[in-house]
Parts: sequence; structure tokens; C-alpha cells
Amino acid sequence: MYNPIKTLKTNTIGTLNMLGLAKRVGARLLLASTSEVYGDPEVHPQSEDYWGHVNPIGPRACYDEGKRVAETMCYAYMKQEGVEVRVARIFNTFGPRMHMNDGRVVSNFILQALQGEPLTVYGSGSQTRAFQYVSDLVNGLVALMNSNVSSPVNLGNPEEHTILEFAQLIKNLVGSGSEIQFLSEAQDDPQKRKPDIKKAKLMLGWEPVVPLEEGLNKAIHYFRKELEYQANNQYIPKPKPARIKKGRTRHN
Ligand SMILES: O=C(O)[C@H]1O[C@H](OP(=O)(O)OP(=O)(O)OC[C@H]2O[C@@H](n3ccc(=O)[nH]c3=O)[C@H](O)[C@@H]2O)[C@H](O)[C@@H](O)[C@@H]1O
Repeated sequence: MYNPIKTLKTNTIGTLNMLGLAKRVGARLLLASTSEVYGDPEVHPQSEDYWGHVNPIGPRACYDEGKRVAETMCYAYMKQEGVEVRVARIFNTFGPRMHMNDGRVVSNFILQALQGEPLTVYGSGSQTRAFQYVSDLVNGLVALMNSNVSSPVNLGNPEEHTILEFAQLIKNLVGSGSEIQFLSEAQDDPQKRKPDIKKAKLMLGWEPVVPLEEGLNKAIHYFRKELEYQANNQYIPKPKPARIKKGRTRHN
């Protein structure tokens, strides 16, 4: 987390401001919540009725607790003020247009593989995640906003892999000779994560449709182009011929 205090302020004060605005103008509010509300889960897969297992003072706390209190505020405004809320618990998502410096695992592994750098696995790589492609998430969010489901809904792809399997898969799809490098484990890193999406299927008629490899190939294509673009676009000023006056040197 780049700036924990800003993260906490955005999730708490930001959500409070938006709820106040929604109340004033009579709008329906969508909270982009997260699988991180489940913390390092003791229940697997995670369904919406699981209360979670979060360290309130750990390195992830400003994000996790910030999102948890954002959910609390949504339901307080719903019950006390009649604000309409929709709460999506978004599981790990990836796709084109992720930031090069995002720092999450998908962009890190793809960029490392494309550049022949070691793929950095934190800990043993036995921790699991399930990744959804961005267009599936967008369709889920639209379906949620158009539904009458005001309680939280998981949106994610339940296909679960270890991070090490994931590193190998990305290496193969890129066709990279990169090594896999094991670094120290991240503190409080959730050891398992996989969404239970029964509720979204039943109440929104939604489920992810983009297979993992297809999504990864699209993300790889995007990052390959971005790297080419950056390599070809160093800004070297070149005066146009018409501006170069014959026989005269300018002294500034
Ligand atoms: O999308 C989500 O649900 C959450 O994803 C992330 O949390 P996390 O699941 O830890 O996502 P990554 O940072 O991408 O890490 C996934 C796993 O890969 C590992 N990892 C990450 C980066 C890396 O270079 N190497 C590596 O092994 C991490 O230790 C972790 O076990 C973000 O911290 C949250 O903002 C977000 O809500």
C-alpha cells in the first residue's frame, strides 16, 4: 500500500461524503468493496455471510478495515436514511490498462516475464488466488446496479491457483526464459482466497465467462505494446528543417 493514511481517509471520509451526497440527491450508491474484508480467511471458499479474519493493526489494516467500515456506513445510511446501496465484494481482477507500477501480482509477473527479469514470488508461492478478467467484473457491476439486491455480493472468478502455478502459467504464455525468484513472505498475506459466487449466479444471473488464459493473453498483449511504446517514445527534440536557418547560429 503506497499511502496507508490516504487509503484510510479515502475509504472512510470519502465513502461518508459520497453517502451524504447520495442521500441529498436521492442517488443509488455502488460501493466497490473487496475480498480483503474476509482478511486471511478461515472459511474456504468465502461466501458473503462469512464475517472475516482481519488483523486490525497489521500492514493491510488501513485498506481492509477502511473497506469494512465503508460497508458498515453504507448499511447505516440505508437503514437510518433510506439511501439505496449496492455493495460489490470484488475479488482479484486484472486486464489491459492496469498501471505498469500497480505492484499487484498479474502486472508484476507479466512485466517481469516480458523483460526476461526474474518473477518475484513472495513466500513459498503456495498461497492461492482466483483471478477474474475485467470485462466480467464490469458486467457483474452493471447487473448488480440494475438489481434490487442491497446486501453484499461477491464478484470474482472461482478458478483457484497457487501463486507459483500462476508464475509458471504466465512464463509459458509469454514464452519467457525468466527464472522464478523466491522472496520473503508478505506479512498477513491471505493464504487462500476463492469466491463463492452462488449468490451472484442466483440473484444477478451473472457468472464469469472469460477463461483465465484468454484474459491473460489480452493483458500480455497490452503490456507488450506498452513496453514497445515506451521504448520508441523517448522524447528527443528534433528541429524541423524549415526552422533551421541557413548560415546563422542562434545564441540564446
Ligand atoms: O483484488 C483484490 O481482491 C485485492 O488484491 C490485492 O491483494 P492481493 O490479493 O494480495 O493481490 P496481489 O498484491 O496481486 O497479491 C496476490 C498474491 O501474489 C503475491 N505476489 C504479489 C506480487 C509479486 O510480485 N509476487 C507475489 O508473489 C502476494 O504475496 C499474494 O500472495 C490488493 O492489495 C487489494 O487492493 C485488492 O482488493
